Amino acid sequence: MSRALLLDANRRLEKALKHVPISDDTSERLQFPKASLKVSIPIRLDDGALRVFEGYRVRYDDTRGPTKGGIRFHPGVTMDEVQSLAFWMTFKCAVLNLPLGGAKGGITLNPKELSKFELERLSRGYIDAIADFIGPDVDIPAPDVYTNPMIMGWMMDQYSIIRRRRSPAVITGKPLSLGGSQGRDTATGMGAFYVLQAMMAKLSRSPEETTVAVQGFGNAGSVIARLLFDAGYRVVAVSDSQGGIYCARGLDIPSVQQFKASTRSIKAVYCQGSVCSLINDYDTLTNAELLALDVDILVPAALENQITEANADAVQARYIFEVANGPITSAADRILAAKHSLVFPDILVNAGGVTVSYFEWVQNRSGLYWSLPEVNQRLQHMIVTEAEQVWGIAQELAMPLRTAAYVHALKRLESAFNAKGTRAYYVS
Ligand SMILES: NC(=O)C1=CN([C@@H]2O[C@H](COP(=O)(O)OP(=O)(O)OC[C@H]3O[C@@H](n4cnc5c(N)ncnc54)[C@H](OP(=O)(O)O)[C@@H]3O)[C@@H](O)[C@H]2O)C=CC1
Ligand SMILES: O=C(O)CCC(=O)C(=O)O
Repeated sequence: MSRALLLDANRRLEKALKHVPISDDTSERLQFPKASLKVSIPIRLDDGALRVFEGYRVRYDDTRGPTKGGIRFHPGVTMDEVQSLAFWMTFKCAVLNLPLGGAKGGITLNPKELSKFELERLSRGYIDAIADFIGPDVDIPAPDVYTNPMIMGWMMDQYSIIRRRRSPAVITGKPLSLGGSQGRDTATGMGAFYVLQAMMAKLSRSPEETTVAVQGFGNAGSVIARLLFDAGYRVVAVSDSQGGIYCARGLDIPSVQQFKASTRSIKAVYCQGSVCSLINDYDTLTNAELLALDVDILVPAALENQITEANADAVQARYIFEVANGPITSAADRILAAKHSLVFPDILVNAGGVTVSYFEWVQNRSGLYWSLPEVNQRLQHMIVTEAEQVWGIAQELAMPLRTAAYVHALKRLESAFNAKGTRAYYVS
């Protein structure tokens, strides 16, 4: 099994370890996931054929609480990817000081090729396969790439059937009608927006003088693009898996959202441009071209490994906000640092999703539900407080913001490891 992605993720940890007096025990433990499950999920397709899919769930570390992390449906899902995503969740939850550890799950498939009924059978089959690995006090999944509230609803229902009791707190990102939280659907983009606004204020930049390019136009990317547009930023380019569109004067993001929802492709927005006078003046561009645009802010909001040793030199953006998990490799980090690009790291920037998931879990367990303004106020307070702390550590220790975020998280993890004791009885 390749461990390339996890080893690269671990490199970020090694840099932070130089700045925090962490015991050898802690650093050794953090190199390995606590438990990794691989399952086969046989489902009957609509045409009667049987097909077996491979699924994964990884619980990386639960020292600070039950593990938490999304479920991804994507052709590129592997054990290495899921372990890396679970590693990042561990540090993300610690950066936000959530009483949770890190996990992640996924199924290797292209969900666009399945019907709705096939997707439901697959989602329920996945929960059948991992039911003994998850639970409201053990491991709580949520949405990630190509999964959504409808899928979370099926999964919660399946788990409740298996346990013979209604169990809303086993999964977050559910539809509101099944115990979902207000604001979870926009939480990742919203949290990133709060961080971006707080950091731009520090850098004395106004929205009107700032251009932005956003890669990925799904749950995370479309929400932050819209919030930036509403706040007066000039969002000049957006993209999805098929490519992107560019307009130097700035895109009309509400119209792009409308067309993307009806056509499923950003490029179709371009092709149908004449339908709407607001969006008839675009150029198309590839994802590679988008990443290299001369903009002030670049927001990768799609997949990992988008900026690597091969293309980091071409990146011109002064500020990069990682809304995706792991969009920049550690080798690319070094190149960007030499070019003085300021990278705001994923484990801080995209933590709004898991923070509101935590709120959803709290609401499910208490039975008391919060309003949207209450959710967003709590999110803003928590994520901006931690962003300020990460910024302060980076200034004080003269280190990249990514390393500062790991230092911040490591201190909390180490404190929990120490408080728990050595558990020396494990060592024979
Ligand atoms: N959802 C959440 O709560 C959280 C998500 N994240 C991270 O944010 C990122 C995006 O997730 P999310 O928005 O939820 O996922 P979605 O499934 O909602 O959207 C994914 C978007 O990325 C696009 N995309 C897929 N492949 C590529 C590619 N190769 N190049 C460019 N764009 C591509 C998709 O295009 P198309 O529409 O054409 O398929 C789609 O627009 C992931 O890294 C995820 O882990 C992080 C924290 C929380
Ligand atoms: O909402 C959650 O619990 C997890 C979200 C997630 O998968 C992520 O932050 O990458």
